[in-house]
Amino acid sequence: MTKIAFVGFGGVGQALAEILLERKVHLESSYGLEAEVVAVSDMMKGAVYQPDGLDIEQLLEAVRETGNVENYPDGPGVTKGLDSMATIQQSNADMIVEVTFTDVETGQPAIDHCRAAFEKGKSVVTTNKGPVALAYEELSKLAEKNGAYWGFEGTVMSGTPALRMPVATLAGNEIKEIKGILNGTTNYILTEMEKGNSYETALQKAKELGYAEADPTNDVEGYDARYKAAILSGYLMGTPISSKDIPCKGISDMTLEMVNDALEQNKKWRLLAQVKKENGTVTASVEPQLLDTDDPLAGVTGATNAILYECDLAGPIMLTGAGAGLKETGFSLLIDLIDYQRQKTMEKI
Ligand SMILES: NC(=O)C1=CN([C@@H]2O[C@H](COP(=O)(O)OP(=O)(O)OC[C@H]3O[C@@H](n4cnc5c(N)ncnc54)[C@H](OP(=O)(O)O)[C@@H]3O)[C@@H](O)[C@H]2O)C=CC1
Ligand SMILES: N[C@@H](CC=O)C(=O)O
Repeated sequence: MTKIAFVGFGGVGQALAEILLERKVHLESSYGLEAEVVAVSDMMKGAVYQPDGLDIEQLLEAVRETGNVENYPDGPGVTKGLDSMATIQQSNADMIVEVTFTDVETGQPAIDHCRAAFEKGKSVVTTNKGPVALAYEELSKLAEKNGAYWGFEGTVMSGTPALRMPVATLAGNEIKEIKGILNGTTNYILTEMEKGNSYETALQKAKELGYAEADPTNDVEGYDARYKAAILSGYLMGTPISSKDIPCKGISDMTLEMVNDALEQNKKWRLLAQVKKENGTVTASVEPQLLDTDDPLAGVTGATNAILYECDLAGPIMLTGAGAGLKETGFSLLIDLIDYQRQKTMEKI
């Protein structure tokens, strides 16, 4: 049995809870993943803990109908109001789902949440980019030392396996360059502008669809893509780069006129992140680039993302799929949970 505590319970957390509810039987019978949600702790939506397991349907009903999980029915063993640290340290959860806001300056409080979990020997799955972009080396060593699992597939390209796919299936190659559209919100805005819609309307729609960060400045100024470039550099290229050292320009000054001028020249603007290895040195950048309309990356539209790995043996390999979205990102946590279960079964953790 895997006892789960959610730290943060916004769109992505609720999406995973719904998947666990809907696929319960399949997850148990096909993957041996018996997941029980024992706790939720969210900044404004309250906290509830029941060591023997919460009823997910009633939990989702409470948060969706009243905005607060503390309206979950009282009963024997039900405790309310524990903060996120108390939930991590004092609950009987052995798996922490860390889905609080990504903070692009400090990575907090998510870094402290991961540290506290690993120090207690508890595992973490997260879609929060802060801990991976800013503290990958420290946290991965701490997790290993304490026999804990750390999954973060959804930090780059949501449920599209941009991290696990190259590690598992491109091993043996040297990856010389990684280039891609790594932010769903900005790609959605650019393609809406290509249809004649305004920047402001498109951004508003991206917020409503759950693509944008809590503070969408992080999307439109390129900071979110910069974090993802830092993750790719540290995790896939083996060279940590501080995200502050990655030159970054976003799309906030993009006008309809610029988008239309590009279309008239058979070109399209795309916000590209690039990580390159040259003579053993890894560099990264994020900026809008003008691409010919027949460039495969120009054909990527909406919140879809794409990533191109330049491999020395296998050649260029491109992966495309959702870069944002609640169900898709909920799925990225599920695949980490399934991986955790597989490793547990093989007694690796
Ligand atoms: N949405 C997407 O498509 C994707 C999101 N991500 C990442 O996944 C994470 C979750 O995203 P999403 O669910 O969309 O974001 P939301 O803004 O919907 O949810 C985040 C939740 O975390 C809560 N929270 C913030 N700080 C704390 C804290 N210190 N303790 C407890 N709870 C806290 C917020 O509380 P409240 O609002 O109640 O104040 C909110 O409910 C983010 O880090 C995001 O960058 C990654 C890939 C794709
Ligand atoms: N806000 C991000 C969500 C996923 O990381 C995006 O738009 O890509």
